[in-house]
Amino acid sequence: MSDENFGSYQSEIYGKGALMGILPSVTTDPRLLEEQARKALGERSFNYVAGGAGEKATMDSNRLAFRQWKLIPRMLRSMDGQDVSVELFGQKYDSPLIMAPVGVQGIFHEDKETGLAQVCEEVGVPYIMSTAATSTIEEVATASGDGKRWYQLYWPQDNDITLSLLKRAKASGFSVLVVTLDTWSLAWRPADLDNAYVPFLKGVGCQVGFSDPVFREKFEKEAGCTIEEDIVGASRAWLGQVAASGPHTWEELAFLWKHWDGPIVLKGIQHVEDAKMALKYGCNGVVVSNHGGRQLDGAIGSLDVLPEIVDAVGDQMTVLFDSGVRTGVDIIKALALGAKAVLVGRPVIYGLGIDGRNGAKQVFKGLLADLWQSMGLAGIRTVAECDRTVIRRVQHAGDVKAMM
Ligand SMILES: Cc1cc2nc3c(=O)[nH]c(=O)nc-3n(C[C@H](O)[C@H](O)[C@H](O)COP(=O)(O)O)c2cc1C
Ligand SMILES: O=C(O)C(=O)c1ccccc1
Repeated sequence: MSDENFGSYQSEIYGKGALMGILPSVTTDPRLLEEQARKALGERSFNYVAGGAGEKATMDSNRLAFRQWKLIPRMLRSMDGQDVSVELFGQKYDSPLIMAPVGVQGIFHEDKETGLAQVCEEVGVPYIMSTAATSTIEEVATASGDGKRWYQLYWPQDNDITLSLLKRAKASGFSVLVVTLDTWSLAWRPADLDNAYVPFLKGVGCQVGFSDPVFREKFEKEAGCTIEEDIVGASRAWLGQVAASGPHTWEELAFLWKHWDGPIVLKGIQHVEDAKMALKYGCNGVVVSNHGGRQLDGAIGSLDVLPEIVDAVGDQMTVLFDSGVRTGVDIIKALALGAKAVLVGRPVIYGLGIDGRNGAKQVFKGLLADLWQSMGLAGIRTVAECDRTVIRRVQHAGDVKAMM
């Protein structure tokens, strides 16, 4: 049996560097990654991914929330059989790491969604495809091959279109439906506003809609021309469906249940009462998330609400987490506070922007290696052992200064 594990990536880096002079093309330092991406990406696409809502207070709170928790390591424990696999919705996953749904991946690298989905398959991380993708559902499914894939729905206003997306996702092997609730309209995002940067208005990130037979037919009937003849008009029509026309309601979830027979997960939950509502309406899980601080600025740090949500619904539904995860230790902290798995967004996109598929792969392998090594050093052998006994809340004034 091979003794390869996620931690082997560390010796691989040292080996390649020392023996062959080959260094990683993406920094392994989470504090330097954003700066490296800034240099690699164009100004507007960098601002789009790195940016947040308002004065970025919630982005800061997300990081600060992680800093408040400290691990308390245990010694002289055997790490034989160390295992970071998890079970989610009855399926086994190699690790508790999930690729967050990120729109418009084509503005960061030509490898875009299809390349990233392929990388996810290679590293055993489930890929959540965004409705705001620059590739079609079918293209991503082909690229993802045997990889596990979930579909993130920006929920259209028109039920016929919603139904069509659900059918396509199901036919393409997406197993879990992730319904994002916190982005029914785009927040005030100064970094994009100052450049008047919206890729979608020119059709970039509308590929799921433009390739949808039901949306196409409706648009053509209404506009009297094809999508290709009026990209701006079609983009506006698509945005009107998915991101600019008012929130849905709890009662409407019945429509999704009627037409989706797999697990349904609500993304963007921060209030414990909403987590209870998700349970009441039959959802299988929630993603405790504030969209990485890109939506409601001034909203509470996502990790700050995780424990109370886990306490309220954690024994009855799957609680997932995102917003601000940057290191393997962050993953341990979220797991210790009760998340079953975590989603990571920006770091992987920085890797993609810096060196395409190769860059994104390095970020995943780095996060997984850091998780593996850090669990070992903390004396935590499995994800199940990662509970509140390994962690303590300690606030230091200096934590604010030390944030990434
Ligand atoms: C550039 C970008 C685009 C995003 N697009 C989507 C999206 O289409 N759908 C969605 O549910 N979340 C989207 N998100 C939010 C992520 O899924 C996730 O909640 C967030 O990035 C987590 O925070 P992190 O970046 O600190 O890891 C996007 C995030 C970024 C950075
Ligand atoms: O930018 C985002 O955070 C996001 O979720 C989004 C929203 C609409 C279209 C594309 C991405």
